[in-house]
Amino acid sequence: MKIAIYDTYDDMSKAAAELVAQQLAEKPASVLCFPSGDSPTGTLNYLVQWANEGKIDLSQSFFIGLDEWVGMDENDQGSCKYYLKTNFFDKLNNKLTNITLFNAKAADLEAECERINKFISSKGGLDIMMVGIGMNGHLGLNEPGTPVDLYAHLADLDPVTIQVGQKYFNQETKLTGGITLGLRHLSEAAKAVLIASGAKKAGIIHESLQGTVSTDVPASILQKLSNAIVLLDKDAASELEHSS
Ligand SMILES: N[C@@H]1[C@@H](O)[C@H](O)[C@@H](COP(=O)(O)O)O[C@@H]1O
Repeated sequence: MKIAIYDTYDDMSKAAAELVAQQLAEKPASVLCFPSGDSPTGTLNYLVQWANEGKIDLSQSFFIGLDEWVGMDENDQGSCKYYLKTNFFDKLNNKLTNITLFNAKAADLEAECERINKFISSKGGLDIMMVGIGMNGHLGLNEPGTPVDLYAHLADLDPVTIQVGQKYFNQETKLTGGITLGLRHLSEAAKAVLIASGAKKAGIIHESLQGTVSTDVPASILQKLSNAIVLLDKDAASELEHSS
């Protein structure tokens, strides 16, 4: 695991976007996974800007969604699909064709997990799997207690995830479950990239990156991964020992 610390959220976002740009330069038909949430907005803004300026070419790449709230689609403004559509796909001048997102309204959600698993393996695996971190250390919707050897799977939501996740929805919306890529995807990706910013993430970043490696804190798996690159702003890194 490598850790890089940046002064600001913008610097961190630019560095994450540069990793993607470098990947695209090396392999135009890369398989890329992006999270939703607040963390990746800056990174996606850079990618949109560079693509629209013609500095990067996204046209041959494959885009995979990290996770989704069960029962939600792009009509739900808090959904991961809505986020990726409005913050990324819709902003690109040249529209992408290779987008594969979870259908969290599928009648058979287990089959939906298999569909995504097969798609990723048919492409030879993920080149970059980018994730944010939840306040309970979840990655995607790999909740505390999730085995590390799972590919895409359904998730029972942790109480912390339900409470924090409500920020994306109105109060009447009930979050009932998740569908997510697994930690095995993360360990098998060519690059597993975690982005985290802000002082509120400092505690869980410290626990994840310098605490005991345990399924109780899903992000602690990153400590064991030689493919892991952690990009933090200095606020999120503020509780790390020996951080500068
Ligand atoms: N399911 C999403 C994750 O994909 C996201 O990475 C994480 C952090 O969100 P944020 O970036 O808003 O802090 O929590 C959410 O629950």
